[in-house]
Amino acid sequence: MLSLRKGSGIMFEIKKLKFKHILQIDHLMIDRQITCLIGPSGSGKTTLLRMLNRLNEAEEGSIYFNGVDIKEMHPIKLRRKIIMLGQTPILYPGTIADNLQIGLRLSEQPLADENRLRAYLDKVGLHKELSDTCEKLSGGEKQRLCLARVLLMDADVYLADEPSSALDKETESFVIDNLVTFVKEHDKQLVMVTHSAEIAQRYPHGLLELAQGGCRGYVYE
Ligand SMILES: Nc1ncnc2c1ncn2[C@@H]1O[C@H](COP(=O)(O)OP(=O)(O)OP(=O)(O)O)[C@@H](O)[C@H]1O
Repeated sequence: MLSLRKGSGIMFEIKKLKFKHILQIDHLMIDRQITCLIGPSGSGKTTLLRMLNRLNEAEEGSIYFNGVDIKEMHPIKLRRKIIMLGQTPILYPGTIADNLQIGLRLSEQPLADENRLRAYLDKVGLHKELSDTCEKLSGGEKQRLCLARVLLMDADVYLADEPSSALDKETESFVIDNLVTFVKEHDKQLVMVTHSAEIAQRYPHGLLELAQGGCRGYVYE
């Protein structure tokens, strides 16, 4: 059995999982607070991430979240606990504030006041006015705005698919450090796909590597 041990209590256990020709996992526990999912392009990292909150459904096998089979959980409720931050930033027409609040609005949570919104923009290093429109934001700024939006939503687990792909090295470092600090301070879990060797090296105890053509090999310490 493969295990990524940690200790805050949040845990995925995967048993006999199969998804098309892409993933085959006999038994895997993801129970570190910070897990970096690495591997070559096309090895199934995004697919596995999407399976953890049922954006992709397993053809065979089960994924347990804190002991409960996720198939038994209501998909909407599951996705509020286990939030996906996808590769492509999705923004809505309106201001930065509107785009921050929309996650809370859609998940029927109380809206945040302006101080809280500004604090979350600071966490992702986005120095813009709440009343600014989003149209002129750069790719990296859009990515950080979407990250701030999901952090506001207070999930248990954040599934982040290359959350720093559009950022320069310095901003990447700042954003990932803050993301990890946030996850640790609030006792949450982060499973993050990254192509950055630098980022992955920082979390050697939570390194999960998918091999090309399936999920045969893991490297972790
Ligand atoms: N729903 C699907 N049905 C069939 N094939 C799929 C499906 N989703 C993804 N694939 C294929 O599965 C393979 C793995 O895709 P995936 O996006 O999970 O890889 P990845 O490791 O995240 O890649 P990258 O690092 O390039 O983002 C790819 O060949 C992709 O085309």
